[in-house]
Amino acid sequence: MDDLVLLILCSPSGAGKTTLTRHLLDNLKDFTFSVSHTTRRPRAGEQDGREYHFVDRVRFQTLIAEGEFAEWAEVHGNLYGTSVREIERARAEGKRGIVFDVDYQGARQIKAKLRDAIGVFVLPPSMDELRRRLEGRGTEDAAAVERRFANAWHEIEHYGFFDYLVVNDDLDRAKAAVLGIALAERHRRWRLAPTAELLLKAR
Ligand SMILES: Nc1ncnc2c1ncn2[C@@H]1O[C@H](COP(=O)(O)OP(=O)(O)OP(=O)(O)O)[C@@H](O)[C@H]1O
Ligand SMILES: Nc1nc2c(ncn2[C@@H]2O[C@H](COP(=O)(O)O)[C@@H](O)[C@H]2O)c(=O)[nH]1
Repeated sequence: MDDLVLLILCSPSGAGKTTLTRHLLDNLKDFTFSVSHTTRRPRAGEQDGREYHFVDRVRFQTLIAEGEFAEWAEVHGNLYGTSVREIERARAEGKRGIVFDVDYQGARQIKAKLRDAIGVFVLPPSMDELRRRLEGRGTEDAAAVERRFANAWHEIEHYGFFDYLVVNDDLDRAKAAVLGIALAERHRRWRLAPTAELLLKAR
């Protein structure tokens, strides 16, 4: 049993997992974000080491060869990977939870390695709304939006693999749902059993 809550957030691009992750991390200070590596170019406002570790393909391939990744995948034409060091960092910092913002391929690999990981799949309320959000974000050109939108069907096909589904329609409700899931997982009996046992020892 893993003391650390391993929370995977997955969704088609633009459904809102970054927005929901930020809210979760603002509210649960003992959770941390797993900063992935990517070959994607930084968006305006993104900082190396905060949103991602931005690397080129050669460096990424070297990291794969060196066994640095707990999982990695090609998503929308770029490489993305979760470093094992991120999980080690969370443990070393005494965090109680870590959030992985990964695609379904990454989710599958994390679950295969870390059996206690919990998967949350975020659904858009409709495909029209998903397209509006992707276009409205303004971070990708038209071709990249099309590519991400086309991949959305394939992502959604994998919803059955996840433990929880959250429909991100009303943002406040979706935020509360994701926070609620993280809190519930943090309060699993086996995670808090040592506290109960300590109390019993004082009898
Ligand atoms: N419930 C919501 N209602 C309306 N707009 C929303 C809602 N949730 C998120 N958005 C907006 O939709 C856009 C996409 O959200 P976000 O970047 O969080 O998606 P994402 O799933 O992380 O995408 P990607 O996988 O591409 O990183 C953003 O502009 C965000 O502000
Ligand atoms: N398998 C992994 N997927 C990842 C990782 N980090 C992010 N992602 C996923 O990529 C897409 C696109 O992200 P964007 O920031 O370019 O919009 C999205 O589905 C992310 O969840 C990772 O380490 N591994």
